[in-house]
This record gives sequence, structure tokens and C-alpha cells, in this order.
Amino acid sequence: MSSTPLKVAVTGAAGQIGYSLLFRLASGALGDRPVELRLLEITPALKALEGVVMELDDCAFPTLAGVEIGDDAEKVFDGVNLALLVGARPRGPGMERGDLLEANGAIFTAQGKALNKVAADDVRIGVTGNPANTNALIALSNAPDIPTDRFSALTRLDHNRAISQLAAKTGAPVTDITRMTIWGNHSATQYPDLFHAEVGGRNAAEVVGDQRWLEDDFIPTVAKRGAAIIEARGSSSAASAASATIDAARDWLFGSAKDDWVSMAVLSDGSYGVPEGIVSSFPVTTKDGDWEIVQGLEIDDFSRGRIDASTAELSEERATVTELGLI
Ligand SMILES: NC(=O)C1=CN([C@@H]2O[C@H](COP(=O)(O)OP(=O)(O)OC[C@H]3O[C@@H](n4cnc5c(N)ncnc54)[C@H](O)[C@@H]3O)[C@@H](O)[C@H]2O)C=CC1
Ligand SMILES: O=C([O-])CC(=O)C(=O)O
Repeated sequence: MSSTPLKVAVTGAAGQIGYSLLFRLASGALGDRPVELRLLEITPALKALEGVVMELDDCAFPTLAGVEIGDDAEKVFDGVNLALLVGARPRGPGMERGDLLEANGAIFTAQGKALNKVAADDVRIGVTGNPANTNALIALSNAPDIPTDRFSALTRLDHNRAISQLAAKTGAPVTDITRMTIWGNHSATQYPDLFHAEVGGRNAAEVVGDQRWLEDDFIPTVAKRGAAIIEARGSSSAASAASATIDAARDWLFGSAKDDWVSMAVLSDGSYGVPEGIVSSFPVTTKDGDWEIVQGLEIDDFSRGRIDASTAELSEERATVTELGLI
């Protein structure tokens, strides 16, 4: 294990997700290797961020090698190995995540350009800020010197939600649930797929044996969970989003479990008929900072329709950001 600190950038560090994410990163959620945090905020939020840094200091975390904060992306991103792009406006009640495209898109053009200039050669970039898939597309389109497979958008929260719902339905522990897949967009059109998931090694759709539950309960509960949390909490999910951001980064850097896979939104290569040029969620295996889309899964007509609906929405988002001149 290298003792050189892993330089981890977090944007929107003074926000809700940041308040959970930073403490997890600093306390060793990515392993024993020390981390140096590089925290980006907009100027008016820097004072609040200073307060968060005081709290990080007060934890005396052994794995925290240093913290730098600032409002200049090129300075903050200098030499970073991992960039977690969280900072963006969240949606409120009654909004869809796609409604944020115009407000948030510009953030990701500037940050893509800055990463392109100053990030480390081995940088990995995870986008959490919504609409996450298309923001990742904007960032990678503005970073022509960084390989496109270094960018991903977060659908791990949806993946974890799907595991939790299936565990509750079947009475199995979450550790028995494997091969969960979220296809498509991190939006209400996403498709959480039980036809390839397994419960204790058995096909999940067969274990459940209830297509009505799958269609009318499971899929909408997972796909609309973000809205349900906004409704209940008055603000969008934060600790669970931070936890999923960590899960995704950890598995990307250190590998997914043997005989299992994870969901990650990545630039489509056309696998499973998903149009190239959109950032869509797939089942992927990861190893040493690389990912591969799991190939060879059979897609029946039901799944085909769901995947196509979600990827059609991503193609529309792509058209919108093209019109806005963001890619
Ligand atoms: N992909 C996913 O699963 C999830 C995504 N989200 C998204 O994550 C984003 C952040 O959510 P919260 O932390 O709850 O929001 P928040 O409003 O509490 O914090 C966002 C922070 O970003 C900062 N910010 C805005 N523009 C910035 C810029 N150009 N550079 C750096 N920082 C900037 C703001 O000052 C603020 O402190 C939202 O877009 C939200 O919708 C939230 C939950 C799950
Ligand atoms: O729903 C939202 O706006 C926040 C989010 O992405 C989620 O909780 O999945």
C-alpha cells in the first residue's frame, strides 16, 4: 500500500452530501492509505467550508494527511487522483432531476476543462451532482485529454436502494443479494433489473415470483425513492448519497466482489443496444481502477422496453445540452 496520500477532490464540499462524505473519506472509507482532501466551493460558501474543516481537524483522523480548500477549480484539482463532483443545485419538491440541466450543466463544463488541465494522469472522476448522467457527459466532453472511461456517474445509490428493497421483500440479508443492475438514467425512468439479480444464488425474479410486485411496487419504489425522501425530509438524500458515492469510488479503485457486479453509469459503447454517446448505467465489474460492462446477459421484451425508455430520455438530455452548447 502506497503511503503517498491519495489526493481526493470533492466539489460542493460545504453542502449536505459533503457534510457526510468528507468525514467518511477522512476516516478511512477508501482504505488505510492516507487521503489529502481538496475541497472546492463557490466563494460565498467558503466560510461555511472553513467551519467544516475545523470539524475535520477536531476529529484527529489518522488517515487524513491534509486539507486544502478554495474556489478556483484549477488550483483545487491540481494533481488529484480522484475527483468526486458533487457540487450542484439539488431539486426541490415537484421537480424532476432533468429540470436541473440548464442550472447545473455549466458547472460541469468548467470543471471538465479544469480537470483536463491539472488532474493527475491516473485521475478517476465520479459525478454525483444531478442530473448526474448528463453532467458526466458534459464533463468528459470538456476534457478531451482524459480518457472517457475515467468518468462515471452515480447510480450506486439506486443499486443500493434496489438491494435493500429486495432484501426486505425476500427476508434475505443484503449480503445474499448479488448481481443487481440499474440500467439507464439516474431518474424516474431508470430500470432496476431483477431478472439477472440473485438471492442466495437463485434468480431474484423467480424467488419473488410476483410480476405485479416487481412492476407496481419494486420498480417505482426504487425509481422514485429520491422524491419520497425529499417529500419526507424536506431536502434530498444526503448521507445515503455520500455512502453510495464512497461505495462506488471504493469498488472502482479496488475492485468489485468476485462473482458479483455493480451498477455504474459510463459512456455507452453500444453494448445492449444502448446508443453510443450517452452516459448510461450498466452492470459492470471493476478492477484496479478500470471497469468493464458485463456482457452476454439475455434481455427479454419487458427489460428491453424499460431500458429503451430510459436511454431515450438520456438521448433527449444529450440533445438539450448540445443545443445549450455545453458539449
Ligand atoms: N446521483 C445521486 O444519486 C444523487 C445526487 N444528488 C445531487 O447531488 C448534488 C448535491 O446535493 P446536496 O449536497 O444535497 O446539495 P447542497 O445544496 O446541500 O450542496 C451543494 C453544494 O454545491 C456547491 N456548489 C454549487 N456550485 C458549485 C460549483 N460551481 N463548484 C463547487 N461547488 C458548488 C454549493 O455552494 C453547495 O454548498 C445535487 O445536485 C443533488 O441533486 C443528491 C443525492 C443523490
Ligand atoms: O432525488 C433527488 O433529487 C436526489 C437524488 O438524486 C436521489 O436521492 O436519488
